Amino acid sequence: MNKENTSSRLPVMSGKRAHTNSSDGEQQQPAQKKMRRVDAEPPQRYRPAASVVPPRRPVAVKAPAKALRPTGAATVAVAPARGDQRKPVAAVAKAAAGLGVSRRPGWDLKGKVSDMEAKVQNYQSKIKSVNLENDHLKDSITKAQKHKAEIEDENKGLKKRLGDCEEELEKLATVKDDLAQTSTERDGLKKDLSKLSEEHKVLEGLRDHLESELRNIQTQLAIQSSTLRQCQDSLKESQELVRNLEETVARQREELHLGEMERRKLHNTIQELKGNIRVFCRVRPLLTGNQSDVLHIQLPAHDNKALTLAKTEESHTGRTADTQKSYNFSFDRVFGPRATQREVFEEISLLVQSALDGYNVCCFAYGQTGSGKTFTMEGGDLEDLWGVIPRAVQQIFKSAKALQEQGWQYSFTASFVEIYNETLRDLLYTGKPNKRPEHEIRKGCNNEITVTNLTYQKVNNEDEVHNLIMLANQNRSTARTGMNDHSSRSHSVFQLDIEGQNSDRDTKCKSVLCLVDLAGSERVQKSQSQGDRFKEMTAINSSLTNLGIVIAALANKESFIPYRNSKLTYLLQNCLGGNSKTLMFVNIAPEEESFGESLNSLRFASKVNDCVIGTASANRK
Ligand SMILES: Nc1ncnc2c1ncn2[C@@H]1O[C@H](COP(=O)(O)OP(=O)(O)OP(=O)(O)O)[C@@H](O)[C@H]1O
Repeated sequence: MNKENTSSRLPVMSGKRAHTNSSDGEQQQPAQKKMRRVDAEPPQRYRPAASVVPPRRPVAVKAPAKALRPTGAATVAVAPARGDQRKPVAAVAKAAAGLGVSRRPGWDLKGKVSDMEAKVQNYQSKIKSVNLENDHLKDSITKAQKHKAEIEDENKGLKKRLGDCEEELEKLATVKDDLAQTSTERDGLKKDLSKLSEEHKVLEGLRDHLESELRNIQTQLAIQSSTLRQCQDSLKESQELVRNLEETVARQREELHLGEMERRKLHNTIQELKGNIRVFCRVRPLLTGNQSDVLHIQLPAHDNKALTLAKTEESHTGRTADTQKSYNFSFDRVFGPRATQREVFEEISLLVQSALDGYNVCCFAYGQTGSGKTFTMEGGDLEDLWGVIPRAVQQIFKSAKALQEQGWQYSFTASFVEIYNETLRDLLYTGKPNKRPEHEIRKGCNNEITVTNLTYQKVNNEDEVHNLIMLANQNRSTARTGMNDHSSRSHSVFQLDIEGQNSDRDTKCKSVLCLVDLAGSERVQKSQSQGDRFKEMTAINSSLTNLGIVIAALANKESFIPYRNSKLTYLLQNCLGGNSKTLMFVNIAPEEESFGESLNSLRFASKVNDCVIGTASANRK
């Protein structure tokens, strides 16, 4: 280090050259003077020069390389690289420092001067070199300053650019945030997009499906439109057909109505021809024993209208043979013991039809106790065993329904009354037994017969009537236990008031169907009956006798008909006589001991059968 500091890179004057320059006398003097000072402090004089041109300074200015290369400093810096220029400077320095120069003895002034001159020359050379170097350095400084200015400019530019870049960077940072946000949004949107894509796919699938369905529907629509047109055409045809049919129906209705009226007329004519009062005889089967044991009642196989009662009378004296007595009877119809309820009803169903046609109809069963009156009129619980009343009710409601098609509307009112000892009892009564009201038969101004306080029950169907019949039977059985079974000794009268209206034709009809189970007709010897029994029998006989009288009076067309003689005839007033059709069942018990009663019943029935009552006319308005 010291070596470097002490050695100058400046070119050192060679001794030869010092000699050459020594010819310049003016320059040698100051050189000699200066030599002393050089001797005094030779290293200090070179140090500044070495510090002025630091060997590495130009190299330190590295950036920008482009700007450095052309400067003079580079040239100065390169100087050490030359090498050969350094050697003279070192030699001069050595010389100046007295190195390599042998110390001259005091007397060798010449030598000393020569050394001094060499030193001066060396210094001058150094000065030149320094000046040159200085110029170079100045030039380098200028260039460096210029370069610095350029760099500063450039730096400014760069700073400005840096600012711009920073600004841009800041902006970019915002943009980055935006970008991040955008990226997040994009991710979200991507997800949404993927979802939407899926949905889109689904929707597309749905659309395809719907389109396919639409095509199907359109096809169906086209087919249905075609069908509709066909239907419309056929509807028109049908409407035309319906109009024609309606006209036909109206015409046929008219014809039907006329036919119905004609039928009623003819039906009535037939009934009249058959007789407005008819008598059917019915023989009850034996309840015990063999039917073939019944010998006294003969029913001819070929004639269902005849009956013979036969009896062998023993000779009182025993001298004459027993006499055979026969009693022949003829009625509208005779039913043997094997006749079913259905067969019996078939014969009277035409009469029941007359009731719907507006004719009063009365059907009663006459006969001794136990001869089968109640069985004939009411029958048993099973449908096969149904008697006249339930079958008549069934037929009435069935026919009424059928007649609805011809515009007929019917209403029905039922009542059920019992006559015991000339006292009326309401069999449809549902109040307290001790509060039973009294009843009176009244005749209204329109000749209608009504019973006061009697239950007149509107009925709409068969079942309702059956319920009423059951109620009546209950009432009768209650009376039976309380009053020593008077049912056989009382008349029961079931009455169905029928009102029909054909609003299309403004036609109305009104009639009464009376179905009567009479009290037992057996005659009891006056001597054998006493008290209440005698009173009962008197009442029964009286009413039955009056019934016969009334029928006979009607047959004889008498001016006065004694209806009021008994409650029974008074109640049945409208069902007997000119405006009605009457059917009487005479019931016969097959037991031989009943022969007498049977004979009496048949005689009574024969009298009735002989009657021809008026000409029935329908109650039409
Ligand atoms: N045609 C018949 N076939 C079968 N059984 C019958 C027939 N007629 C009546 N009977 C039976 O004979 C019995 C007496 O008949 P029913 O009660 O009808 O007589 P009735 O004349 O009404 O007697 P009453 O005057 O006492 O009321 C009953 O058990 C009944 O079931």
